[in-house]
Amino acid sequence: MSENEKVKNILAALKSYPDFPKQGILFWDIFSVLNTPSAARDLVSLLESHIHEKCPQVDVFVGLESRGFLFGLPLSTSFFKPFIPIRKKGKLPGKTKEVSFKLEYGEDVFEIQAESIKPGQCVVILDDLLATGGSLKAANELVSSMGGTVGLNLVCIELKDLQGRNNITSPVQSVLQL
Ligand SMILES: O=P(O)(O)OC[C@H]1O[C@H](OP(=O)(O)OP(=O)(O)O)[C@H](O)[C@@H]1O
Ligand SMILES: Nc1ncnc2[nH]cnc12
Repeated sequence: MSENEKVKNILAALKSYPDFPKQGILFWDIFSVLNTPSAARDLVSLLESHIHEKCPQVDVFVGLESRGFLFGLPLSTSFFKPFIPIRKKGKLPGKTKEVSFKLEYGEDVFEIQAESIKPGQCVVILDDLLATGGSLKAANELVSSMGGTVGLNLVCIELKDLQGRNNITSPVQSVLQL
């Protein structure tokens, strides 16, 4: 199956909801893809191809809570590399580093466990969706503060009009551009 056919299959499964979670937001529901097995399979397969092409030297996968976890784990097992979570404040035990950020419909604080990334490691950050880029920018700050290098920010969906990739200095790749 070609990349184009896989993208079409994913798009056919993807649903959006107007005015969720706030008035004026069009919400793209990644779970509508995950509950369609062929679309979920094609999505993970395209994510894998992008990593092989753009960041084959990956040492560590970082997933952003919560929807980024859905993709971080299968990819880390497929590449046989560690999976490290970035979570919302107050969820991770032990010593952590934190950063505040704004996203399309709110604001929050991310944390990562201290020393979970070693200086010099090449990191792929996974998330379901890039909107304003606030979440990915904050994740990049955490990884950089630990001496890691973000080799790739990889998302399933990029909302092009919001130009979130302009807020991120490391490479960005998306499967679907909407
Ligand atoms: O580019 P941005 O404007 O930062 O928006 C994108 C972020 O917003 C959503 O996360 P949310 O905080 O809603 O968390 P969830 O995955 O737990 O639902 C989404 O999963 C991304 O992480
Ligand atoms: N429009 C949107 N749909 C789904 N998740 C999002 N996260 C930020 N903006 C979003």
